[in-house]
Amino acid sequence: MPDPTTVEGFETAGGGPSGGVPPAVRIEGLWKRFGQQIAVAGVDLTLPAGRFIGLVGPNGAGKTTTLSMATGLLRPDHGRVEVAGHDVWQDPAAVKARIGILPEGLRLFERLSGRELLAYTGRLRGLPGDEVDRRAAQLLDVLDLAGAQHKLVVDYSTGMRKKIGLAAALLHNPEVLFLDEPFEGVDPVSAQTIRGVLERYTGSGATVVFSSHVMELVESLCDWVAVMAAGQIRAHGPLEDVRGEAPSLQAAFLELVGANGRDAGTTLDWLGGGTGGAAGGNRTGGTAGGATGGGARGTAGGGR
Ligand SMILES: Nc1ncnc2c1ncn2[C@@H]1O[C@H](COP(=O)(O)OP(=O)(O)OP(=O)(O)O)[C@@H](O)[C@H]1O
Repeated sequence: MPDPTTVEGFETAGGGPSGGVPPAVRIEGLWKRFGQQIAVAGVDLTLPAGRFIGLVGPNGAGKTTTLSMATGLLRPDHGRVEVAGHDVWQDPAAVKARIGILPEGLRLFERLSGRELLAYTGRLRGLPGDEVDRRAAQLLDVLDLAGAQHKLVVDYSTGMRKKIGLAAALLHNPEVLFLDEPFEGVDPVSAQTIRGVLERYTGSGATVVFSSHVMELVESLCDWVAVMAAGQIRAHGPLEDVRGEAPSLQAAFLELVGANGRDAGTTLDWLGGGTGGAAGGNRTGGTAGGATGGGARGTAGGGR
């Protein structure tokens, strides 16, 4: 098993928590509308440098739109974003040099091998060839892709694509790494590997900003979180502060986003798959076991 702690080259990543360092990201008055849909509705948010930051929110909350605007992939209707002290739209080259991005729906050069993709990315980033080779070899090894380095990217699995995308995003040793759902479609072994690489990276003083729906993951990885719903920030700050008195981040999240759970038990009274549900909901409609959602659940054992 490759050891994530053996990756070299991340020691000098700036943006550590020491005094005088600008925040990793400063977002002011950010708005974005798509037709009638307001995706981001006045976001003000300052993300401290040197932290492992989770951006969480329900589907459609505006996380991807916010991250796209923060990284210069999408122009805001209003507002501004600074990354590591540089304005994303006034000074895009300075920002792009300092960030790495693993976007949602990552598009890669499919007809390159993983190794060629990293070589190409490194040269685009202005790194000398031998340094690109050195870093690429280490990243491929640590991310357990060495055996697939000569395979075309088009033949990579979902998890392998995430990993090669992460390697490409890290190659130039950015100050701030933006990851949109980095663990989606990734098996537990690969997830652990990615996690080790990211922990090593933030341990050097760099910043990770990642979006996820998986609260347990955010709770175990992040020391700082922002909760988004309906295009706005509902809470932000150190993990313990956002969690507050709640037993878990998941519980705090549900309270913050006002998810007073729809009652699937009564609404989906036809759904059951097994004999209890099907007989109750659809076929006889009046048996004792299926007369109500609650009854169906309460008597499922007896019906079988
Ligand atoms: N290109 C687009 N055109 C039209 N509407 C869009 C576009 N991109 C996003 N939206 C809408 O903006 C809102 C926010 O979407 P966004 O993808 O930012 O949310 P999200 O929090 O990332 O959601 P998820 O967790 O489901 O990925 C949604 O209502 C979405 O339908």
